[in-house]
Amino acid sequence: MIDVQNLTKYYGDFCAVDDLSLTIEPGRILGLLGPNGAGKTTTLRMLTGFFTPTSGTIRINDLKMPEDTLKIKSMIGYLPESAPLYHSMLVYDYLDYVARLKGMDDPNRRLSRFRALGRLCGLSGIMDKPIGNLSKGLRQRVGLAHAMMSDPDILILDEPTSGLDPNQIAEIRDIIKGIGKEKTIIFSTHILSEAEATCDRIAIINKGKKVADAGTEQLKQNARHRSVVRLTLQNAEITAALDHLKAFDASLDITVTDTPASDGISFELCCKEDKDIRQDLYLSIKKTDWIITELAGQSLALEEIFHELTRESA
Ligand SMILES: Nc1ncnc2c1ncn2[C@@H]1O[C@H](COP(=O)(O)OP(=O)(O)OP(=O)(O)O)[C@@H](O)[C@H]1O
Repeated sequence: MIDVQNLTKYYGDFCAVDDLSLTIEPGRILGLLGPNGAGKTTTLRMLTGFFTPTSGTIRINDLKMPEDTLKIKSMIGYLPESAPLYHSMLVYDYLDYVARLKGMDDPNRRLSRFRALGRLCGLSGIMDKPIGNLSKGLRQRVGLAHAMMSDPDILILDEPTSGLDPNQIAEIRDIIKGIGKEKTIIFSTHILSEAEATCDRIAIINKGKKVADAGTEQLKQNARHRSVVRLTLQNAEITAALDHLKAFDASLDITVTDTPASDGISFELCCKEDKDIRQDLYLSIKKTDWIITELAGQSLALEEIFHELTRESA
């Protein structure tokens, strides 16, 4: 179990990660989802022991940072966003070099590990190719094999599909899912569909703060419950109508949408809670002399929830 509590990181006086808490069950794939600059890389670097947090605790099973940082590092495989690979080396030579650096002195042990990694990361047929001649997707597989060399319990991947084409993304996603059957994986992405397709759980961060954290299915369910109501009024004056709606429910997110003048004024009302406001809204407008020409509910997609939680002003 990975248990992160109140993790905070300042660069000078800029807070990049702000009081972040997360728990990750063994054998799960967690997606750390957020827009550029949200603090994903900083969080992953603290989890891997490369950055020291300004405050907060990181525990893995019964080990704790910073006391057990070396032991924790040995349990983690890390693939940074720009994996440093030696482009002039053959894939086999590179993996051999990495294995020796990790203390795998027995050639038979190395060979059996390369066979296993070849199957796991789809390297068959490229072992004798120079890394520099490989496509970005294949290079990323070599990076994954590097991260998995010592068969770590935990794999941390920073934007593993960044810059890949859709076919390569699907291939890397399948490899990650395969590894995830046995290992705990945390990977960062700024692409919602990526997290949705691969992860058991998604934590969304924005400006260093966690803004959502739930099972992928639960998150989709929550999205369906967050409703938007479309309301069109005739005979109403815009300021009076806005005042009325704010008085009806101050927590509503109200947007005036484009409507042909003859059709009246249209609003999109986003409810922050899981409730259907249409009946109460109808009863409240009934007391006025406005005419309701449209009062329709629609569910938000997960995509819209993500944009709402991570938009500039959030
Ligand atoms: N060494 C540093 N010194 C100062 N500020 C930094 C440093 N590293 C990152 N930052 C800032 O901290 C914030 C979080 O950066 P981080 O790289 O963790 O975000 P991210 O979510 O991984 O973004 P991206 O998807 O663009 O890689 C950003 O505003 C970034 O500019």
